Amino acid sequence: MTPCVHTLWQDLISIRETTPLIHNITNYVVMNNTANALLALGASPVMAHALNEVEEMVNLAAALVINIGTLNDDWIAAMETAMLFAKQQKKPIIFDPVGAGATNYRTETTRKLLNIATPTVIRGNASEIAAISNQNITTKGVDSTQDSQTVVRVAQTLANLYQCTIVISGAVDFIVSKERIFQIKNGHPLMTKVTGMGCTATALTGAFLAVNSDATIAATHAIAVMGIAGEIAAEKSAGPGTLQLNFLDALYNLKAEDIANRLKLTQFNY
Ligand SMILES: Nc1ncnc2c1ncn2[C@@H]1O[C@H](COP(=O)(O)OP(=O)(O)OP(=O)(O)O)[C@@H](O)[C@H]1O
Ligand SMILES: Cc1ncsc1CCO
Ligand SMILES: [Mg+2]
Repeated sequence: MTPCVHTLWQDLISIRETTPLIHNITNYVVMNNTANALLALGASPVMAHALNEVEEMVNLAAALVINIGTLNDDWIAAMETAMLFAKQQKKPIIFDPVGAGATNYRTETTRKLLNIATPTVIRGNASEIAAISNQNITTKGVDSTQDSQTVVRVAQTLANLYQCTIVISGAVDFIVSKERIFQIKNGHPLMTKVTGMGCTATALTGAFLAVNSDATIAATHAIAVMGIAGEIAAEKSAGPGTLQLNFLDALYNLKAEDIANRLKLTQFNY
């Protein structure tokens, strides 16, 4: 399959028609934003991080979103259990290594979780993706210090190592598998002034993974929708406050012609 306006639209219709349950173990900062974004897209979010309930919730869900943004040891145990159970149940997992590279705790936790149960897709900014692969790069808190293009080769190595799809977000987004690279040039710089837009890209990827078993295509569709809704919203916004609200409205009202008119997608072959 090749991602295009048609395949993206089909997936979006599937999400809106089937409202897949997306189980999120995510951070305190973005829980509300990502739950609302999943609802606006057409999916059904649930945030559940207690060790005592994660297996039952994974069982109900169509995809699992793991985000280490505000981690602690209890949450790591719940993430580990949820990820292992999702693997066993053959449910897709999307992993967001928030702040990997900023502290050893985040970098080591990321590596540990990836080795215990490799996700279907990993999405991070360029610094986070570089940090996973032991590049000598530090992350400034949760924001990237790197350009996404410079990390594409690193992502290729990771995609091969973990047999998964890697998404590097930034001014230009790259979706990297061991066979293919897709580049998306949608989005708007104002998106960096709202917290958790990356976490939202991760959550939306969960919804696309729920309806499309080709993980690289599903991730490409999700990142395109994120960028297109972001730019539609930014054009109507005076600043980050209104962008946050307009983004939800743009997702909810997204039409096939918006995708056809705006999609800036390029495929590269190795
Ligand atoms: N300069 C930019 N121009 C256009 N779009 C951008 C730009 N920077 C980021 N984006 C878009 O914003 C979204 C979030 O990407 P970003 O790389 O900022 O994530 P992040 O650093 O993980 O964010 P967070 O940690 O706050 O969740 C993506 O959809 C990306 O395409
Ligand atoms: C700001 C922040 N700090 C930890 S998680 C998070 C949300 C954006 O990644
Ligand atoms: Mg992030």
